[in-house]
Amino acid sequence: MIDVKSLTRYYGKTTAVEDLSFSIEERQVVGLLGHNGAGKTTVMKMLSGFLEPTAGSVQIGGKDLNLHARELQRSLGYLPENLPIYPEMSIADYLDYAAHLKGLRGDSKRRAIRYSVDATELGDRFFDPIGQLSRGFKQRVGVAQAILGEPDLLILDEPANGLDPQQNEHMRDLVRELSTRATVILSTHIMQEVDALCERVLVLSNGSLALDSPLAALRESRELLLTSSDDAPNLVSLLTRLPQIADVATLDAAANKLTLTLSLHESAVMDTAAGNISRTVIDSGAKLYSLTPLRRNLEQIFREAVKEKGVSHGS
Ligand SMILES: Nc1ncnc2c1ncn2[C@@H]1O[C@H](COP(=O)(O)OP(=O)(O)OP(=O)(O)O)[C@@H](O)[C@H]1O
Repeated sequence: MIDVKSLTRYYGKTTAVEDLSFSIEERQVVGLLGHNGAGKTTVMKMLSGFLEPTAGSVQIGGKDLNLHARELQRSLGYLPENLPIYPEMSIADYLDYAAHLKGLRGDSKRRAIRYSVDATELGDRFFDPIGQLSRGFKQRVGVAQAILGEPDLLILDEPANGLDPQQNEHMRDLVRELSTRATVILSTHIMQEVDALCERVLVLSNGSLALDSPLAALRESRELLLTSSDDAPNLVSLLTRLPQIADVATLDAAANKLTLTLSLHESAVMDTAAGNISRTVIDSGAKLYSLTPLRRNLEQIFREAVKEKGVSHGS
């Protein structure tokens, strides 16, 4: 769907994005993460054809964005970081204008506007001037224009910006629904956003790619958390002897309950390890209370990725 090759953008002497390459398949939801100033907005502007790269290329559906900018821009939806919203215009007039720019006319324009307004729950404010709307409602107008005509590529720069928790939940539901038909790239610095929506994350650090991974793979750890009764004094040494176990650490031992963290060898298969661990606990005479894989902390993964790039940030 999208092929980005060696994308680079300078602003004078500032390198905003450098030698960025990645591909995104159809109907993936990809989160673009990074500290303030990492280059997210610059990437999104280039992906949506609103900013020319200094070097490199973007292909969408096999077509070069530079050569087919107008055509491709009509078939994608873009929520910019700062909306060029006209305060005197009503939502109705603004969406009509935005739909016109996308090449929509007549019935298909009316249908597209109705769908966008319903999806973003803007119906009650349809004829209100945009200048009178709250930040969250303005953001919804931005989303409404982005999804006009049901584009198969959505580029959303900080979609949660200015939304209250309820609006945010609604936005997440909407993105999930849209992602059944569209590829979605969204930038954010909110980890819960990534966790709730994205299948894959791209982490930018100082304009270059610090990490590109499926979220599930990032989350997957080689550790299990075991809780059992503490009536088998040799349990830790029995577990340590299992071929899949690299290390056993006692997290807590109180009130007849033992909590252990079990680290697995790189080559160990999680299911086999879990089976062997439960059998060992039961054979030892202890009671097995729970055995769960530990999920890695996304904030920590993000910090590590950025640190590995050798960047230190205060934000
Ligand atoms: N129009 C511009 N002129 C000069 N420098 C710019 C311009 N736009 C962005 N930059 C610089 O390019 C770098 C990347 O900025 P960009 O806005 O893409 O980052 P970002 O990750 O979106 O940040 P934020 O999370 O704060 O929005 C920064 O160093 C920024 O100061």
